[in-house]
Amino acid sequence: MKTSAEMSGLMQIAGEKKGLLIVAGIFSVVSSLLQMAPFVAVYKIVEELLTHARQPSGIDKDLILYWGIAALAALVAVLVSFYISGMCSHIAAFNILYRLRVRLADHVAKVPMGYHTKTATGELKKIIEVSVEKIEKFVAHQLPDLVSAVVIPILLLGYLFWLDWRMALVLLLPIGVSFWLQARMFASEAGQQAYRDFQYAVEEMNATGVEYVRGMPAVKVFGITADSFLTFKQAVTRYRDISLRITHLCKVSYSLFFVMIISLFTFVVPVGLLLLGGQAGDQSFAITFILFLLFSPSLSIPLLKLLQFGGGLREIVEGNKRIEAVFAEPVVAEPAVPRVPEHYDISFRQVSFAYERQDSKDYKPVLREIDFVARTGEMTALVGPSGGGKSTIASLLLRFWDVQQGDIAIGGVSIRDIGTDKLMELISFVFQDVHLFYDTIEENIRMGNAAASKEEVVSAARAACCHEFIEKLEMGYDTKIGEGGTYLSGGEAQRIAIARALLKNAPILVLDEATAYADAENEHKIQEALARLVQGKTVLIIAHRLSTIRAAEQILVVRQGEIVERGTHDRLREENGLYEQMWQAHIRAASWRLGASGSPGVRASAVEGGQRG
Ligand SMILES: Nc1ncnc2c1ncn2[C@@H]1O[C@H](COP(=O)(O)OP(=O)(O)OP(=O)(O)O)[C@@H](O)[C@H]1O
Repeated sequence: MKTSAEMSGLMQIAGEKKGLLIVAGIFSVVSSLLQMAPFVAVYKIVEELLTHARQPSGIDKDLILYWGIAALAALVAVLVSFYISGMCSHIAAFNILYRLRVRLADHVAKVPMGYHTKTATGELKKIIEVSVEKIEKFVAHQLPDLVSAVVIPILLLGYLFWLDWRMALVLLLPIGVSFWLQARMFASEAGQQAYRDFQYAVEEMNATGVEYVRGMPAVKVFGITADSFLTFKQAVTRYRDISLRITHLCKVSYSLFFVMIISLFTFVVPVGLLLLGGQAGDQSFAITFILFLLFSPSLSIPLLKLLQFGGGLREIVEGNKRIEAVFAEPVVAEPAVPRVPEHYDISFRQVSFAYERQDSKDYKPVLREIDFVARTGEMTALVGPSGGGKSTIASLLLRFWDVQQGDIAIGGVSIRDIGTDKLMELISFVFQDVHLFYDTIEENIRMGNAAASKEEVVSAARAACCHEFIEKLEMGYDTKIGEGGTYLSGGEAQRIAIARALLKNAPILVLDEATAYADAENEHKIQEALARLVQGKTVLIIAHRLSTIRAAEQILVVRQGEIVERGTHDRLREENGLYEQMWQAHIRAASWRLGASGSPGVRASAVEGGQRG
């Protein structure tokens, strides 16, 4: 179903450059018209030469010179108009490409996270890169080419009809048959299906290829080869099979098309000879016959281009469908009149949630009637067994997904009524898997606040205990992450993420396993950084290391999508329920791990922690 959102993508953007595209089209037509001039000149010159073949002294040299200069001038004009047309179409194309990519990137950032989990990265990458690139080819090259590929044969045929309609009619026959054969093949159900399959096969191969490369650590560890990575192998095999299917499907019609189009003059010869026989001695017919033999091959080039254009157009139409499908993906609904909360208490009211829609066969609620308030200036910790729903609770606060039942509010204002930009302004998030961009360390930290000065970046880095290791790098803050082998350890990346969050200085802070990668020494540094970060904020922390959240004002124990216990560390221990079991397990694990490592200093602090608890 077409929606206005679908149309708003490509058509709207192309429409914005309509002026340039019209100018490109006009100059392409002018250039095509001018390309006819040499044909006329040749005709006139040949006519003059043949008319005076027996008495060369009677040849009008001025006339020949005139047509020679006219042909040359026309060629110069062809060059100029071709240049103008090409420039306009390229400027329009690259502007369209730029805007389309920016809009696509903006759009995919606004759709719910659910879209990204169900759409493979490779598929989206192909749409943003390849499908959009094809539009450049279409607008910059094929559109002007199309104009000349259509206009030149029409004019040339018109001219030939004017010269001799009988031989021109004979030329039309192979042209008509060859195009009909091609059109029949492309329009057939088998042709259409093969082409659709081809597009999907390319996408699938792209997506699984990206998966294969992204999963390289697992590929290496488990000795997976391109042959044993079944989905990739199947995708490549499918691509091969469908390519062969298309080749088989096209071979007859394409071969006939090609042979007929490049040998047009062979159709003219018998008819020309027949007519010549009936008009013996008619010199002007002989001249026309020669011209037909000369001009017929000139028809082949634009006609072959026209076929190429047909294939290219199909690719663009398919690619465009995919681009429009991305635009059709609904974005997170924004409020008509956004509200701004006056304080930053977070409340979850009877929130139930499933990643799937209720009518889906895979529907499985992961959260049930979650109800709590996280107050400003307090730390609220989410703990519980793996898969219980802790990360889901945190991501719902960011509106990565909208809840199906209940409501989430900040300062009493439902997060649906706070604009997404404002919501993101209010929350700093330190994810479990820190994503650092392929950019300098300074820019990676500055992502927290684009307006921050270098001094502010450095002071955030100091507070997050990462200044020291950054300074040790050869390029310091200008080090590009991922370049020249510069990769950061998990703990270092975590501290960069904390620096980012410090710089953002948002009133709400969500920490997902912030100390997951840290060793004992780093954990201390991270704790120190966090202590600075959390002051006066509403803090929601997901932690597996229970020692890090003992001081939390509120601990919520989440199991199988429900809050099963809540309270402070001491109260929960007294309740002697799941939390106490987890705490005991934590202590045992800490003493076992640290005992094995033989680090007395660390063992002492862990045991001390356990005793104090
Ligand atoms: N994007 C997703 N799509 C579908 N199901 C998901 C998605 N993310 C998580 N789930 C499912 O939701 C449930 C809760 O997952 P969640 O990551 O919130 O748990 P968690 O308590 O944070 O686990 P952990 O401590 O291991 O990180 C799990 O059953 C998980 O499989």
